This record gives sequence, C-alpha cells and structure tokens, in this order.
Amino acid sequence: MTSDSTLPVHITDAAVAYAGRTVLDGITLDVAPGERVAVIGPSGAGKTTLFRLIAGLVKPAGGEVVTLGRDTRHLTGGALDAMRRELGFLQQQDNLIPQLRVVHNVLMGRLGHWWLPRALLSLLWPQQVDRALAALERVELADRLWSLPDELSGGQQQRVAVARLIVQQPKLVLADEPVSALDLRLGREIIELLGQLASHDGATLLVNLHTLDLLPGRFDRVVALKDGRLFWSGTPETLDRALLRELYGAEYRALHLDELALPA
Ligand SMILES: Nc1ncnc2c1ncn2[C@@H]1O[C@H](COP(=O)(O)OP(=O)(O)OP(=O)(O)O)[C@@H](O)[C@H]1O
Repeated sequence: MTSDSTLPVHITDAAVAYAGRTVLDGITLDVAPGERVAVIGPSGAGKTTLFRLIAGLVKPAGGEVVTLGRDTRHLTGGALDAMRRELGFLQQQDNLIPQLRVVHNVLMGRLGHWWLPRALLSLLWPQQVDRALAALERVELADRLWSLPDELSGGQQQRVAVARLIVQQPKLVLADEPVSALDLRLGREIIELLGQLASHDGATLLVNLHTLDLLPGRFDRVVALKDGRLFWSGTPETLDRALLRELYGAEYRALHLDELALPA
C-alpha cells in the first residue's frame, strides 16, 4: 500500500546500493502531475540512478518508490509492462533504431498500445502513418517521414525521438541528459519540445540536465543531488552562485558555471 498513489512520483526515504556501495540515500521526493522537474548535480551524484529507481530498473535497498501509483518493489511481469507503457524515455543519443525509417521509429511509440499482430504488421506496412505525420509536424520534421536515422543530424534524431514520445502519450517522461550531445540552440529546441509534452499533452517531466543555461522559464522546479543525497530543491529563479559552487565543487569551473547568467 502507498501513502499517496495519485502522484506520478512518490519516493520516501529511498536508498540504492550497487555491490554493497550506497549511491543514493535518504531520497524523499514527490512530483506533481504535469510538473516539469530538472535534476542537476555533479558527475556521479546519482542522477541516472534516480531515474533508474523511478523506472523500476533498480529496486530500492530501503524506503519506498511509487511510480505512477505502483510500488516498484513489488512489480513484476504484466504490472511492470503496464507501468513501462506509461513511461517515456529519452537518452542522450541512440534513441532510434538505425535500421528503421523515421515513420517506424515514431510508431514504436504505439507498440505498447497494440496487439502483437498489429505491431508486426506495422513493421511491413506502417499503421497509423497519419499519427506519425502529425507528431513529426509538431517537431518540424514532416518531410523526413521515410528517412533513415543516419540521414538525420543529431538534433533531428532527438526530435524524432520526441515525436515517438508524442505518439506514445506517456504519463511520465524520464529524459536522461537529452541535450548533452547537442549545442545550446539545438538543446533549447529539445527542452522546449519536451516542455510541450507537459503543457500540451499533460505529461509529467523529469530531465537530467547538465546545461544549466536551459533552466530559466522551462522548469517548475530544480532538484539538486550531491553524493547520492538530495542537496537542494527550489525554483530555477532561486538558484544562486554560492549554492552552485557548493553543489558542483571542483566541477564548477570546468563546467564554466561562473559564466552562467544568474540573479546573484
Ligand atoms: N551499474 C553500476 N554498478 C556499480 N556502480 C554504479 C553503477 N551505475 C552507477 N554506479 C555508480 O553510482 C554512482 C552514481 O552514478 P550515476 O550514473 O547515477 O551518477 P550521475 O549523477 O548520473 O553521473 P553523470 O552526471 O556523470 O552521468 C557513481 O559513483 C557510479 O560510479
């Protein structure tokens, strides 16, 4: 049983250990429906592990993790599949299947909604092409319906991956460093498209973000992790330089955070 099963993410005092080494500890975090949350912190802080924990890919060594109303400690088989259907993933790269044309890659987002025969048929004869096209129009790639991923730039490939999320209609999107391989302008486009999944499609959004320039105006909340613990949480507007220095330590200069435009 859970104390609040209505939240997309409800984590209480969770810990994760890899081979006996604790990498997340004392994590308590609630995320509201439709909220856009950026997860930040230095390398090795535990950001990816937090996403894996929420997705049910790792089980908490202690505490409780409830994702989309389901306690991940007890999820197996069909219940796990059902939760994953409602979860959308976006990684830094390699989100697309290189052998499949854009239309098929986008329609992979429907796979979890289709019976197996329809899914197999779609690989030969794409089902719901109009749906793929509408999603590609939203990411301004309607003219690339029949391209192969290799024929697209890195930014275009990420936009196709966002189109796949649009057709999937996940309740919760976990985007793990989705713009780390892109320059600032292309990264901004992807973050804005992800934001529309929240504002237009009602999804809840968690983004592991290294590019802090993209925070203002695009996220409701920032959650900062350090050494496997929740270090700070607040709005992007309340982040200040002293806090970032303490959070990032030696990485502060290497990441050029002293050049970041901040209130103080
Ligand atoms: N499968 C694993 N087995 C053992 N240790 C792991 C594993 N995955 C991650 N770790 C360790 O857990 C800690 C947290 O890693 P994680 O990838 O979650 O950090 P992160 O904040 O996402 O880092 P980065 O920003 O560099 O990607 C690190 O010390 C890492 O070495």
